[in-house]
Amino acid sequence: MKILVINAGSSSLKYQLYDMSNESVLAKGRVERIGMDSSILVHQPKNGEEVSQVSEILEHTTAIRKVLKILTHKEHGVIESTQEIEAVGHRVVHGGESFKGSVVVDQEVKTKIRRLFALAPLHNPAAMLGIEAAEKNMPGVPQVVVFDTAFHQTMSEKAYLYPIPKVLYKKHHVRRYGAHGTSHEYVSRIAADFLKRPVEELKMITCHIGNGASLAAIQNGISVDTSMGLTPLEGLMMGTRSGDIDPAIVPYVMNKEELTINEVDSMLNKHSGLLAISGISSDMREITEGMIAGYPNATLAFEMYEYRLRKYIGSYAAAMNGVDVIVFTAGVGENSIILRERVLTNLTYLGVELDKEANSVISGEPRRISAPNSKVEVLVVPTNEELVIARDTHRLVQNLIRNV
Ligand SMILES: Nc1ncnc2c1ncn2[C@@H]1O[C@H](COP(=O)(O)OP(=O)(O)O)[C@@H](O)[C@H]1O
Ligand SMILES: CC(=O)OP(=O)(O)O
Ligand SMILES: [Mg+2]
Repeated sequence: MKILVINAGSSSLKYQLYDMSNESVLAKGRVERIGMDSSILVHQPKNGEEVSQVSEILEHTTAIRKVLKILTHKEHGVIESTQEIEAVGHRVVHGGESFKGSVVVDQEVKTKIRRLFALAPLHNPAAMLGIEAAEKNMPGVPQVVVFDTAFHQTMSEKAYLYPIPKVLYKKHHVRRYGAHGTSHEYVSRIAADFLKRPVEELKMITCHIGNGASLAAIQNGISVDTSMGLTPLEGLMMGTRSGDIDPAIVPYVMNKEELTINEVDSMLNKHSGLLAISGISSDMREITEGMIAGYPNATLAFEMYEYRLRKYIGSYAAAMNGVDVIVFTAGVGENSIILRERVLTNLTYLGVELDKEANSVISGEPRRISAPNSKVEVLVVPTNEELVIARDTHRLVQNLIRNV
């Protein structure tokens, strides 16, 4: 079965086409700058050259149409016809309490996802655009949604409730949901396999540090706590998101600067984090270059980012009364040697001993970066949210076919 996996962002859309007979990726790519001038589609076929096309792509329906066109292109394509695509799997960040696992899309599922727009304003509306665009371009093809929040539905009340009037939970479902669950679950399983230990016996802290960033405390194989909250704004300092701040800052700043709710929301989600402190970029590569070049605001941004991450690791070690394994994953976690080094050389009190040489290796494979005498195993595990989405889609669509 061939499955198209879509991870739609507000102005981007990443895709991978899987052949599930051997879980191979036939092609992958991304469309960037949707709705802006000169959108770009970058397409990488399995055995071919990367191609990029610049054109006007005003919305997601056109983006998907272009993706399907290039997937079936005579020269760059990997399939004869779009009819070979038997199912589409989508990443949806927020599933609220409605979804504890992946589901096949129907009207009710779409209504529920729409109700959750306000809880993941950067992500859920984009995912819905992706779903609708796929429906338009591939009518009748089953679609599956895989939620970032699902893995964290195992948290206990003491971890997911906020100490605010309980009526807000009852009436408006205000609680911690977390995100990146697909990634936290996947890397925790790969890490346990790598260590040849049952995941149920390990206390793990998984650090998904990408553009969005979150930590999970995983005990007995289930998520017991995670740093993102009601929305993906809480927790770590991120590219453009503030992460934790004193909540009183919100009314204070709204009053002083005469900001509206939307303006303050945009300030915290889009104009904060690394971008705000460095004044240069939300991209960790540029921050690191700025720091090395001696630019003080880049250094400060890096130090705040590292410090906040390290404090969270400490708090999750406290939450579980110990930690056996720390895992780094996602864009920054997998690639930033310097960030991992700074974090880990300051966790010696936990018994962490870094192997600097192993930490400097650049690789796409799971690997150990702690020294043999380290009390805590520290691993880098490349995440693969798309593979998990493809597997869930495959399983659910096969069930669907069986039950027809
Ligand atoms: N070599 C690198 N060093 C430091 N950061 C990197 C490196 N490569 C990628 N990144 C960072 O990874 C982040 C993107 O991570 P990713 O997991 O792809 O995010 P998302 O899925 O949220 O778009 C960017 O901030 C980028 O700077
Ligand atoms: C939930 C979230 O922050 O996702 P991303 O890292 O893809 O922005
Ligand atoms: Mg991501």
